[in-house]
Amino acid sequence: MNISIIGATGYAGAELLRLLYTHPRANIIHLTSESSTGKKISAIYPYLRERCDLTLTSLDNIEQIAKDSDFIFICLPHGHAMKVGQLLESKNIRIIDLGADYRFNDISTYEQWYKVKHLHTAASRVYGLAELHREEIKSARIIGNAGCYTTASILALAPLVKNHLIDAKSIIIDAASGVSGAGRSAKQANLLPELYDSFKAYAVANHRHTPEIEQELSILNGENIILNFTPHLVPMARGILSTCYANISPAVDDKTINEAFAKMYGQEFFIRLLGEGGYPTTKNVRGSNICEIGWHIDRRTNRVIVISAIDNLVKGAAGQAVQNFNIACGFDEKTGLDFIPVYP
Ligand SMILES: NC(=O)C1=CN([C@@H]2O[C@H](COP(=O)(O)OP(=O)(O)OC[C@H]3O[C@@H](n4cnc5c(N)ncnc54)[C@H](OP(=O)(O)O)[C@@H]3O)[C@@H](O)[C@H]2O)C=CC1
Ligand SMILES: CC(=O)N[C@@H](CCC(=O)OP(=O)(O)O)C(=O)O
Repeated sequence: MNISIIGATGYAGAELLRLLYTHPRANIIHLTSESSTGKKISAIYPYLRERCDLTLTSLDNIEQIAKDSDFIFICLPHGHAMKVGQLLESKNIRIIDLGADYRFNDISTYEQWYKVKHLHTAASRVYGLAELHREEIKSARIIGNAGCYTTASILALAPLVKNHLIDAKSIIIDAASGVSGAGRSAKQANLLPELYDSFKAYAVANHRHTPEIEQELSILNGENIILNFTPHLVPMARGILSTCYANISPAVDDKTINEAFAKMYGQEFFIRLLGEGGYPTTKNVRGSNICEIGWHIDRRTNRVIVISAIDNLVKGAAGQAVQNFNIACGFDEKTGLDFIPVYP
């Protein structure tokens, strides 16, 4: 497959390049950047020297990019991917957008939370979370790759919500992310002296991942779910840990909860179940496409607490995109992704 990456100079685009470089079925053709057009990608990221020295091109060359590519991965800030999607509307090209523009079934929800007008409303799209939408991904033309916090949180809660084992109105999610989740552009709040030795919550009660989590859990549950989601920033480069709380439904026993996780994820290669009492850590999934899940049943409060860990740049972005690409192309889902986490 000839592939191009739009927005290759960002963290998500560069991680995608790292994964696709060794993918046996991907041939990287074009990489784009608007701020570094004409430079080599290895000049932006020296770790790529003598491996990938492709010259960055501009989105102005989208006609040529489209002509040369079978698959286009878009790694732009939200609001920009839909413009590229529009330009590619009449072309026979499949798209995976790593941002949020194609994640929502209800455009008005997107517009309300992202505060931008959607410009490509007619496009049919599929939510790119393989463990939930594998069949639809196979034939989708546009895949809206699931978000990072959302992947960790949805995967943690899906078995409980799907099987009605919890009170869907009682869900609370506390999640913490490494700073690469905020992208590569300079921000004062993300300077080392501001971040180091500190841990903070942000976007309380209004983070844009809230409606995305609600969308997918509502589909699974069959009822409209609203929940509390609180993101936190941790002074580390990669990783997300999501801790999810919910009240256990009446008459649901521990065995039923344990079986729900085993039934839904027992055969999932990228989900590592640590079982009841398990403690996922970001360190154990770093650099890999694995989502670790462990859960705890607290009969004192009658709540279940599910913890999940992912690498935000891999299962939360580029790895998920490659997993979706593999499914969409009919390749083995593990192709180019079967590697062990980087430790320590
Ligand atoms: N970082 C993460 O953990 C995750 C990110 N994502 C999503 O992936 C997408 C990219 O994120 P990330 O890589 O972190 O962001 P970065 O800020 O690191 O990179 C953004 C990329 O977009 C390009 N870009 C920025 N503004 C424009 C513009 N106006 N027009 C065209 N190109 C532009 C930049 O290119 P240049 O400046 O060189 O022109 C760069 O390649 C976002 O939608 C994000 O939500 C999804 C999951 C996780
Ligand atoms: C730490 C940090 O700032 N994280 C980002 C989310 C990461 C991201 O890129 O969002 P998507 O997964 O939707 O693409 C944030 O809170 O906005």
